[in-house]
Amino acid sequence: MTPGARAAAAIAVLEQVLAGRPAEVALTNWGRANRYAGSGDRAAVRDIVFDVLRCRRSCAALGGGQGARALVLGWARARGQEELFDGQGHAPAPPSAAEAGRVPEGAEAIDCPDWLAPSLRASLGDTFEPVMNSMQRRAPVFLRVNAARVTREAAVAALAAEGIVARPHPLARMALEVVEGARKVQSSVAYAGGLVELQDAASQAVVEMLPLSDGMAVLDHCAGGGGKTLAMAARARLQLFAHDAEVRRMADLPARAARAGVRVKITENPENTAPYDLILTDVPCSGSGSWRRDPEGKWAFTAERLATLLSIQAGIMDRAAAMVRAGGALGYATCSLLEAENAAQVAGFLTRHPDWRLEAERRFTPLEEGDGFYAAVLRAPA
Ligand SMILES: C[S@@+](CC[C@H](N)C(=O)[O-])C[C@H]1O[C@@H](n2cnc3c(N)ncnc32)[C@H](O)[C@@H]1O
Repeated sequence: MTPGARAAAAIAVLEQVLAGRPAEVALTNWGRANRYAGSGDRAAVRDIVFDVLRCRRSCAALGGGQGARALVLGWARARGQEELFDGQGHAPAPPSAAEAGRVPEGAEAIDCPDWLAPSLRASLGDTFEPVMNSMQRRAPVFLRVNAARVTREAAVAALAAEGIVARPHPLARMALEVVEGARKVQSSVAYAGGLVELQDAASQAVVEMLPLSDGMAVLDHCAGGGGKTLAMAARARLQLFAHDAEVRRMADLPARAARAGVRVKITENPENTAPYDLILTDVPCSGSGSWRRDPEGKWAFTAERLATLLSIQAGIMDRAAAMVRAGGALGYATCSLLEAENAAQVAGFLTRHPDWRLEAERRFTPLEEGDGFYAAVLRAPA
């Protein structure tokens, strides 16, 4: 496919997205209906679609409309590639006078939803605009080297032998950033053999903050796919339990644990095996720290959803606190940049549980290259 034909394909996919289909579904549908497209074409179309979704407001301004064609036109203009719209072959038709577009302004220029701009600005202070700018770009691909299996240097060498170039990243001790060959990772022998896991570097750094040591009974209370469960397992020999309100989210965890060479017990009733020395609550949140990876979430998020999440988060912390042994620890984490979900949520917990104390807290933003995260470690009274 020519670059212009790929732009036209991205328009077709975005039409489905604007009609309400998740981007992943729309891309899969397009791939099935266009079998002639090779893996390079599919990857290129996917990149355009996600670039546009990350920068939807600014693309709309530049492209002069809200439709799929205007969005891709805006995307092309932002890159100085308006010539992709030349009408040759399968390329989109040249822009008309009505599609002149304009320079985006204010929150539009940094692709921030208007209603969230004041609270993000209050949360991020001087870094508000740089952080929002950084979220207009793709996230790097990070790996976590499985310390239970291999050293970071040996993992770099094993990946290099398969044409994947990765280098240590300073955010976390076992983090690698993939600088070449990212698309080969999931089919590599190093990945299949459990030497590395795909995991954001800040997500790894959150787990590094937890006071883990051999022999501890630990519960991952919101385990999801188990990214942090496995990272905890790699840090110490733990009696490790995983729980999630949606059990199906943990479906792949047993296979992932086996690949990593660690043991995790899945529990639907974590109270039955309480108390724990440490519980991690990686709570459901706005996801505002990972909008680079999930740009649809940025535009779909609402004030009503935020209010619901704040109440769920507080409820999860209170439930987990009751399962921590005397003197044990509660880890609280979000991939949110919003103060209300982060330090304010911890402050609320300490008001409800005045005998607990805050032992550590840290905020990560995409300016450090990983996703935006917040993590706190709370200590129970002895
Ligand atoms: C941020 S995700 C967890 C990501 C996971 N820890 C990881 O590192 O891959 C939050 C998870 O919390 C789960 N969840 C939502 N409400 C919950 C609740 N009340 N109790 C336990 N888990 C809940 C969701 O199903 C979701 O899988």
